[in-house]
Amino acid sequence: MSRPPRDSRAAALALLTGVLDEHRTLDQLAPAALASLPPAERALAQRLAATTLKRLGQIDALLAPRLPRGLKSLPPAARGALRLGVAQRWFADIPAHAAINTSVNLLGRQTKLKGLVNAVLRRLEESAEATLAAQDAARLNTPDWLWRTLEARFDGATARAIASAHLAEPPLDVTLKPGLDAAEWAGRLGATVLPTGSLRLPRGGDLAARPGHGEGLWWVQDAAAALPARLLAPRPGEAIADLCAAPGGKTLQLAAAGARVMALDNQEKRLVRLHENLARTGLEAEVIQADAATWTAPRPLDAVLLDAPCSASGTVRRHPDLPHLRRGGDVGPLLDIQRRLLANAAGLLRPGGRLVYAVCALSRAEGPDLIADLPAIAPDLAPDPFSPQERASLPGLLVEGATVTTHPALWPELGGLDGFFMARLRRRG
Ligand SMILES: C[S@@+](CC[C@H](N)C(=O)[O-])C[C@H]1O[C@@H](n2cnc3c(N)ncnc32)[C@H](O)[C@@H]1O
Repeated sequence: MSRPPRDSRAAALALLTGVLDEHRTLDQLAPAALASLPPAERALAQRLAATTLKRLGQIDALLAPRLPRGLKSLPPAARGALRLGVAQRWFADIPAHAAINTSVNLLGRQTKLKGLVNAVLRRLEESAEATLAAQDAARLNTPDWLWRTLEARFDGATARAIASAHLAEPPLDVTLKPGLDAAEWAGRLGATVLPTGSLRLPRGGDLAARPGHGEGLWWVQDAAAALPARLLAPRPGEAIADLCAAPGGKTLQLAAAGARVMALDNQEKRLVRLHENLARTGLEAEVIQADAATWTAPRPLDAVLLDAPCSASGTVRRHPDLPHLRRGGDVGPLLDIQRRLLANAAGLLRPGGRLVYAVCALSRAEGPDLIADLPAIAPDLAPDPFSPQERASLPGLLVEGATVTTHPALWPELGGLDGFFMARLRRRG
């Protein structure tokens, strides 16, 4: 990017073309695209880019009949301006004149392209509403690889419900430090207490200005992401390794329960965030930069949390760039590291020690299939099924034996939760 974007629409265009034409992630693009904007413009740019990416299938289907030579024949900026125009007008509640003018203006002095974008967006005024009403939004907005991933794992209705849930804004959940009264804090934060104890906050505003943030009494963590550490049931004084720890949401839970935590990650930059999170919450863990697939513990451990690197297909609501970047959904290389991490983790445990394997992924391969292959990966580990009381503490979630699955279409009346697969295992002995 040559010059920093001057306003929200230019920044949204930079984000969009960065993802779709340069195959970079929103996280990689955001610093350069957004740094020069005031907070409100920044938030609008992010909302417009996210909305366009979430609705890309519908938007392109709407535009296609208006472009005889196809969207691909246009330069990236014109393609992006058209997509942003439709997103603003039809999916972001921006009035027609503002949506069209701001999109046309993105093309600067390119008079011909401006004319084209203007004409296409104006002509859509006649037909878009009826066309959109007849579209299959869930299917159109889900790239084939993701649709196939969902259909391979869930029944057709559930796969479709998950694809629909991806279109909504993700909720904002926090985990409270143990010992705090959830109902009282829900009141102070204007939040709802979720069935598994996380609090769901209203979005918007400055998170750091909310009560309790400065004192480190809670941290942002999706309700599903809070479950793996809970399922491990950490006890005070236990020696526990959090093997893929950064930025540290689960480390904080384990440390807050009083465990002696070794928090490992192989990425130095991500460990900086982990240190910051520990400092803000006043919690302690031994932070170690290491490859968890080969690391050896100083002594046998009581428990291990393995929140393995994964395809992150359970977090599409939060990462609308992901479906457009992960072409083909090839999880092969991830399976290799997941298997190696699990095998090494098994060897760190004392006999009888516990392990929770977790991925924020919805593919069969990274979840149930991997655990079905446990005898080949880690013969010393066995599934540790949940008791009836534990099952009762996970209402509305998919609990089967020693595994729990969550996805964005569960708890529909509350707004869903991220997609996770978790398995609780125990070392024989
Ligand atoms: C899903 S994220 C972890 C999120 C974290 N547990 C939390 O709750 O905040 C996976 C992490 O695994 C780390 N990672 C990937 N391969 C690793 C390896 N071989 N050894 C250690 N950490 C690894 C990544 O750097 C990344 O931070």
